[in-house]
Amino acid sequence: MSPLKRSYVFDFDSTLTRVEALDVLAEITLVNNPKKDEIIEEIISITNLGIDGEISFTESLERRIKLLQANKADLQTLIVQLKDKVSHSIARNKSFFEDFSEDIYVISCGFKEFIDPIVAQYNIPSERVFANTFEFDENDSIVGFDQENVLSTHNGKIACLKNLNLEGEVQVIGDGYSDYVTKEAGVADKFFAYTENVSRTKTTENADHVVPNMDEFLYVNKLPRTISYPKNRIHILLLENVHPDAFEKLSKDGFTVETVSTSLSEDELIKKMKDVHVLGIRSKTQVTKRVLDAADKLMVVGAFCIGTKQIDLEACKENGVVVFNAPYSNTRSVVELAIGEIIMLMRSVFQRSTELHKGVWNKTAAGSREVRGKKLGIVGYGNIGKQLSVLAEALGLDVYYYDVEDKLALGNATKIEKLSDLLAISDVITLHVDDNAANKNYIGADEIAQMKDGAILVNLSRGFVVDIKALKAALVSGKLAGAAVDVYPEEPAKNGAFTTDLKGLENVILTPHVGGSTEEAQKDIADFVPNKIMAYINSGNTVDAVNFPNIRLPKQEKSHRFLHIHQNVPGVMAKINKVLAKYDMNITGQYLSTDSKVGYVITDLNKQYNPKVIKKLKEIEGTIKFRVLY
Ligand SMILES: NC(=O)C1=CN([C@@H]2O[C@H](COP(=O)(O)OP(=O)(O)OC[C@H]3O[C@@H](n4cnc5c(N)ncnc54)[C@H](O)[C@@H]3O)[C@@H](O)[C@H]2O)C=CC1
Ligand SMILES: O=C(O)CCC(=O)C(=O)O
Repeated sequence: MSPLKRSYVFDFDSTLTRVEALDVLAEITLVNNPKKDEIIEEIISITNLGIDGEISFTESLERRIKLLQANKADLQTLIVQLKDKVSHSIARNKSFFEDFSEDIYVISCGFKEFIDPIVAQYNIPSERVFANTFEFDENDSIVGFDQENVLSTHNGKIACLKNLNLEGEVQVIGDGYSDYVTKEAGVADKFFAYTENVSRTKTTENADHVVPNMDEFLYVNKLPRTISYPKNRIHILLLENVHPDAFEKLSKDGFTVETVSTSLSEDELIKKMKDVHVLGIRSKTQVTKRVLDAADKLMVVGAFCIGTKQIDLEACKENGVVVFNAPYSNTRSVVELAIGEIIMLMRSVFQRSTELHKGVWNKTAAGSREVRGKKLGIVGYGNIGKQLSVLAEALGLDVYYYDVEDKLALGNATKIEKLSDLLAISDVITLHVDDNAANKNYIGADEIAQMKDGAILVNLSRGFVVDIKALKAALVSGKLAGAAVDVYPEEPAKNGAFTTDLKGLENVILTPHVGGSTEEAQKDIADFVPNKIMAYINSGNTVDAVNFPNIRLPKQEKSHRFLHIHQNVPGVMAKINKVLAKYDMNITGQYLSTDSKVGYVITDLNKQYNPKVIKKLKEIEGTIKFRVLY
């Protein structure tokens, strides 16, 4: 059976290019005009009125040309600029325009003078470009256009397509209403609303397909393309008010991104997960086994924070879901808050401030101490603990620390072998242990009893680390002089009502888990985690994954890449290679990384392959996930 003959008819402005050419021309010709902005705004609004069919196209063209005041030389400048403004996914799929050259047409209400040279780079010859032409006066100024050309008239594209009488299925791809009407008039078989650069409701609501880029167009038509699976089909769900930069970055890379400002309950999340490929969370959302089992398509969880205790990492691994976090982005923010709180508590600033707010002047030095020369006991000498150690020392504190692991002392800090010894000597104890479940109630009544009378406790790690009842008792009895608490055993999913047993106690600073909530930290996280997500989705890299064999892959050069995640049981690798050998795959590189549970093998191939190989690879016993990257 011979393949279906098709003709592909592309619009030019805002489809093949990212811009409306006449708007760019206006920028060029009006560069020194004091009324430039006003005129450009007028031109854009006239362009849109024409595109949306609100005024006749001829009128729109006449009015714009008058305002443009352009000449032949300006067109040369325009062409140079337009060459850089080809739509990204069009440029990415240049080979389609080469391979299907015979079947591709451009029908535009723009002008051949600038369209021809741009599309010539994509193998589209002038004779398959249908567009208007300018009229020039003796000084080469543009004074009008060929009024005989059907494309200068209302519904000109319909007339043009009728005249062409193209063979086979006629597909029109464009962003404007004038493109859609070709389908309505029966001269096109299918209309694809192209929204990579602009999305117009009047166009999209009537389209056979809305295609956000050329990848999707080629995918829908099962045509060869540079990206195996269009990124717009990859759905990313970002919860918990993740910084908007993450949305920007991931959307710009072509993914479909949805944001929700709060965390979701397990049941709410389960309902959503069916179509989610990438989930972004912060510390509140619980990614349980139930959630994961309902998430067939899930490939990645991005924790936009340090802690990953809220995620069932083992279940993720068993389901082939790679987890990334941001291990350093908010470290400094936590440290600065800890320092600030230690000073505030030592000076009883919150009591003095509360009194004054109530109208009481209480100028006193009682219970107000400098931090200089005091002993700071850091529990957990990891990223945060260490940085705090350095800054605290600079403030004149004597730093001591205790860690379950052997950690190198920074500066003049002193390592203490036993927690009890650290508790006994410190004026301030600050907790920076990790979110390991074994740390539940790590600091309880016994530990507090070992602390100095009048000492201060700071917890910016995890709520479950401190027994809140024991802490309250110690604060009420005066055993402890103050506390700063940022994290709680139970925290609400969203902003609103909240209470804790510590509410109302004097010299207790309560903050709503904001240790890492600074603009700098959130911005940095919104850069770091999306980069990791994109590196995995786009090329298979798992560097810095917290639950998965880490592998840094070489750049994929003109090859297909098979990514195979499997249970790490004997024989799987051999079976994979047997299948690859059977189908005569020309392997250019193979990379394997394993841990005790999973194996991750990446195979690069340098030629077309028999699609049956994919089915066979997926069928290998022990396969967890498999995907192909072009
Ligand atoms: N309040 C907030 O907004 C934020 C809280 N955090 C929390 O801060 C904590 C520390 O973060 P990082 O320093 O980045 O982690 P890290 O993993 O670099 O350091 C944790 C350190 O604690 C040690 N440790 C674990 N259990 C211990 C124990 N029982 N006794 C003594 N040492 C113990 C570990 O050996 C490690 O050196 C984490 O729980 C994290 O989730 C992190 C960022 C923001
Ligand atoms: O800011 C957040 O969402 C959580 C901060 C935190 O606790 C972490 O990074 O582990």
